[in-house]
Amino acid sequence: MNDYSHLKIGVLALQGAVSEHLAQIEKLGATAVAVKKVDQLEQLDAIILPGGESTAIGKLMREYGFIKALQNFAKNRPLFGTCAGMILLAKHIVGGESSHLNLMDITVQRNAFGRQIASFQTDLTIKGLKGTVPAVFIRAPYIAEINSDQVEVLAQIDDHVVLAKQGNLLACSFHPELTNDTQVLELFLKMI
Ligand SMILES: NC(=O)CC[C@H](N)C(=O)O
Repeated sequence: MNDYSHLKIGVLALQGAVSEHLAQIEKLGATAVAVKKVDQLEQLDAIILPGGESTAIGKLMREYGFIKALQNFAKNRPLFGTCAGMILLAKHIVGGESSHLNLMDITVQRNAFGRQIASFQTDLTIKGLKGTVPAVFIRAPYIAEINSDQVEVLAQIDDHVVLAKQGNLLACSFHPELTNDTQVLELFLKMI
């Protein structure tokens, strides 16, 4: 197993699925930090933007000064947006809703899998990983459009992109923190 004990990973803790991410980070031996204030960013090697409700998280991010602070963070450290976090990273949201961090050259569709199958689990094939990885989708978005050749597609369901990377940005539609499989988190830690 890789040694991640020197790494300090933040999880933006304004709203959403925070504790499961913290637990998975600790499980890999890294230090996990629940980030509630911008001055905590300084000490981090990387940060995860969790799932939850992107509108609520975005509103709190604006209130607490996280928009500018995370845009600066992205200049030299990795960010991983999971589910709502993916929406927060995107430059465009289908339907014309305003973007939040405006960092990643993707257009996301919120609640993209429809009412009938709003939540489901599936086994995903991910570029660079062996076998499949279990992935939990909860009222998940997907990447409807990729707007730069810098964006690398790492996983798809049918024609829909559900995991992608652009430089030091990683975004996924699902909740990697809700399964025991740590491969997606490790994919992120290797970007540091
Ligand atoms: N599990 C999630 O993070 C759901 C995302 C939520 N549907 C949104 O649009 O913000």
